[in-house]
Amino acid sequence: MKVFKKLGWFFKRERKNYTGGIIMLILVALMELVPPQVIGWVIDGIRQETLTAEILGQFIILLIVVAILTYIFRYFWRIMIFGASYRLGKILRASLYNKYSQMSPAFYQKRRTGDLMAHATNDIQAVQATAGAGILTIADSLITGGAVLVTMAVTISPKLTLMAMIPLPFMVILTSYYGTLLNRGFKKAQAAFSMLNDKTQESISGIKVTKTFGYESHDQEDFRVLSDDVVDKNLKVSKIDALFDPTIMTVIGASYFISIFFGARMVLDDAITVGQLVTFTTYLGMMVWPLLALGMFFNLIQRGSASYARIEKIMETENDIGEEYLIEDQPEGDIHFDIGAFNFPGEDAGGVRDVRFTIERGATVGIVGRTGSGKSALLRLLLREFDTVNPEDIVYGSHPLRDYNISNLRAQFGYVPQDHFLFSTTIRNNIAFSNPDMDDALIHEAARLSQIHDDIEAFTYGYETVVGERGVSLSGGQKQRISIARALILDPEVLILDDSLSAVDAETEERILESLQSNRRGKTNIITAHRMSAVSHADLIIVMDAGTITEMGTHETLMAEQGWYHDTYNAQALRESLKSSLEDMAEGRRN
Ligand SMILES: Nc1ncnc2c1ncn2[C@@H]1O[C@H](COP(=O)(O)OP(=O)(O)OP(=O)(O)O)[C@@H](O)[C@H]1O
Repeated sequence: MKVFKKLGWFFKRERKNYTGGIIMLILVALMELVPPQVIGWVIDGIRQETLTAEILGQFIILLIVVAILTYIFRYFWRIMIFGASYRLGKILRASLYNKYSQMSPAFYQKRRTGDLMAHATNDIQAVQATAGAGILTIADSLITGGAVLVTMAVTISPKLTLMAMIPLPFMVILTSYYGTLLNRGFKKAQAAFSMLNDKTQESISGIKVTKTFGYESHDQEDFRVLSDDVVDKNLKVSKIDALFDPTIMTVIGASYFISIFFGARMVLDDAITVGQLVTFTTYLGMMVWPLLALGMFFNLIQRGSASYARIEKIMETENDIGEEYLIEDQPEGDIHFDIGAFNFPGEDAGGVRDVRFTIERGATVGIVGRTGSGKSALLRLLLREFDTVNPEDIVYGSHPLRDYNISNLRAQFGYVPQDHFLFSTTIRNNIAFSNPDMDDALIHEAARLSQIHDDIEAFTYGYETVVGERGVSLSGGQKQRISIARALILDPEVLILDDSLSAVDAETEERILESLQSNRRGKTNIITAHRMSAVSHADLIIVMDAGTITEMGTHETLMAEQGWYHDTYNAQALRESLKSSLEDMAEGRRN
């Protein structure tokens, strides 16, 4: 029942529809009371020889009118009550989706995609059913059941009605016990479904890896185990579910037995007529649905409340990144890092230590270092994917990052993440992601700057080529350059390339860097890389190791220091020159 209280806001909002729907249900219940009465009157009419053709004709017309009215009222309650419940589904889906899109990466790190998808599908469906079929079943069981009971008591015999109802309390006790079991079982079944959902999503995304490693049979086995678990848990739910109907039917059977046993004696004692006993038992037959509906109602609200609790848990999760801000201004100026220590949420070690440097406005800053040294961590802190403990740790212009409206802050950045992602749409739409109405000339210009224009033109459908899961497969370097074009088109105040040149050859890298230099004058660029050549022209180079800065300076000063940068730069330059000599030799041999 708690779930109804929690959905109070929605019932209030849809007051008119629910009131209208319930009035329609009351009218249907009243209409349904007429036929048994007519049957009783006809039987008594025959027995007392008072039934004429004219009276019978009137009864038939009455039954036809009742049937037509019932049809109309049924049609309207469905539209009103089920229509409202679909709107609840829509509202819940929208707020859940909004919540998902507001949450920080830390939220997604802790949760499985399949689980989040299950909330948006199965759980919402279960809550929607509570507001639709749940309301119908409780209203119907109370209205029809109540109306039938009152009619039985008033028009036939209160004593017989009371006796017929003796078995009812057993049913109430048993069904509420089943309800508790059902809630527990349903929660487990939903959790198992989430796991299966997650497995399916991951297997499909990782199908290439699975096939390359010949892991299909293991994968199928993993899937089978999870699928069996879902079946198992749902079977348990069904077993509890299956107890409702027999219990109700047993109770109804007992009521029938009592009614016929005592009713027949009352007929013999002339307390009621045979027609009245037939009407009474027909009414009793009409109690089957309200009682079944009561059972279904318990079932539905248990499912609904289990699902609502799962949705609520997500909705109540606080975003790690605070949304409050102090100033509405666009951030601009130098960016100062003064981080004493930062750990990723839930981690005691790793993260970043003693990172202090300034990125001057308009400068190009390169961040290099071994893999896992904390390069991306710095960028993610700058983008406020995570927050440092101390707000003053990163200051943009004259205010800490956290003082700015997060949308204003992020609007300053053009970010090309390490794990570039293309949407399942055309190349054009991928590049013009920030503004789909963007002029084609601008899109082509951004593609030229990121050295991908010629590749795109070579495709049969050019910029209209569909990429992503449903489209053509692009090379890693092509995807990277499309991602760069997507960021460049914004002409951002700060361009962030997180290892975004790793999949292009040295020559293409050189051309991209040159076009950045000439086209982004006065704008800031932050480039993380494994190839020193990608940062050697930078105004400031930061070398990271184990989460801290080990070297800092320009190419010249770092070369003079003869540290990690110097060694890596020389080793890479040697490798590169050897590679081009070998290529030249191979070319010479071919000619
Ligand atoms: N969300 C996270 N939660 C916990 N630890 C993390 C998280 N992200 C990164 N780390 C850890 O922080 C450290 C630095 O990671 P980071 O991604 O910044 O390295 P990187 O220098 O960019 O590496 P690469 O060159 O391989 O991209 C690593 O040890 C990594 O495992």
